[in-house]
Amino acid sequence: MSQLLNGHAIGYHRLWSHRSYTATMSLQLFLICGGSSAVQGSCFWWARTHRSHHRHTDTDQDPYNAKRGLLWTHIGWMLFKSDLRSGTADTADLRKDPVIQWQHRWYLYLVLIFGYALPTVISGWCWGDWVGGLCFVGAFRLTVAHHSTFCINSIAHYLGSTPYDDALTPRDHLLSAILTMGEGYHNFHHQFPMDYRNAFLWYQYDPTKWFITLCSFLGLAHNLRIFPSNEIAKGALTMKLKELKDFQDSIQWPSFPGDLPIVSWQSYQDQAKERPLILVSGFIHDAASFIEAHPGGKQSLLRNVGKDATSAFFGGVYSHSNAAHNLLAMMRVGILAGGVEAISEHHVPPSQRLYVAEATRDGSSSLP
Ligand code: HEM
Repeated sequence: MSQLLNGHAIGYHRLWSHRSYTATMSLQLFLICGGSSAVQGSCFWWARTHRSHHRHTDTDQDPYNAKRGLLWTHIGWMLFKSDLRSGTADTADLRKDPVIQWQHRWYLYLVLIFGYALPTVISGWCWGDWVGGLCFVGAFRLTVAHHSTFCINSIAHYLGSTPYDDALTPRDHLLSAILTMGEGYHNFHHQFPMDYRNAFLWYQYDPTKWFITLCSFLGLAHNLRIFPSNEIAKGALTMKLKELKDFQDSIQWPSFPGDLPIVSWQSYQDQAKERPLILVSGFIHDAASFIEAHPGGKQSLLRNVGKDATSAFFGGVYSHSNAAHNLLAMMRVGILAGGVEAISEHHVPPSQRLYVAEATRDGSSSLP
């Protein structure tokens, strides 16, 4: 809660670092004073560092490079001396922004006033607890707010899923979102940083987004930017297809037709005397491993050895299931020379009519 009251995520992060909406002067002043009370550096410094983090994520030019470990990203990058320097970031807009420059110039005084003096004075005057104001509303609130912000750099790069892109470390997780007042849908945020939302699905926890939406209703915030939902859907689909492709790659598939030998009718007849070969849809199958297990009986298979069993398999005797068709394709050992008339849907097993293919440079793709 202290994080939201500080207005740090609303102002420092989504307004000034990412320009994801515009705010009236009154809201800007409220947010810059609230942001000062968080004692996390001037907004100019913070936004510059944050832009550098986005531009150089997971590299040594990223001030909180997740590859350097959880402790480093959480707090180490500020505590320990290091020769690392933040990479370049465009700050032209921040240099021209009068509110940002004003806060940067008077930052120390603003910290003392809003970070310590105000909490102490309010508690002292209102209910006589000066020490409680300083310790609890001042120091304790700051500790909580600091660690809440630190969690964005640490656990939001370690915990959770990557629903939009898995090239870098940012991740989405409800726990990170709860700890950071909604900044925990970090995979989404790194993919679509110009979006004023960190979480765009209605059930995802993002109080910062709700606050900005409320300000928009009140006329205090304008031009709320959202990334085109069609493009967000593409990112989500890409990751789902990737997962499906991994699953697809873990499954065994029939031999690629181009890899099968072309067998003459005479050769088929000769070989069928040695082993139980059955012709279905132009493909020659070796049914040896299935003869005993065939639910339709051993004899129905043996009767068709060396023959064309296409019509029997596809309804002449029994209309086999997709599962039977898929299993049959695994038994392919050759293609009959000259072929036979085969209905195209009989040619491709049901399990291969829809599949995930990787586009190659020439735009072609092949069956799994
Ligand atoms: C190698 C080729 C074949 C394979 C892999 C195969 C596979 C199967 C499988 C998995 C079933 C269980 C039901 C289903 O999934 O549809 C089945 C049932 C059956 N098959 Fe085949 N089959 C083959 C060839 C044949 C042939 C050539 C005939 C007929 C001449 C035939 C006749 C039947 C019958 C009648 C049943 C139904 C059994 C029942 O439930 O009463 N099958 N087959």
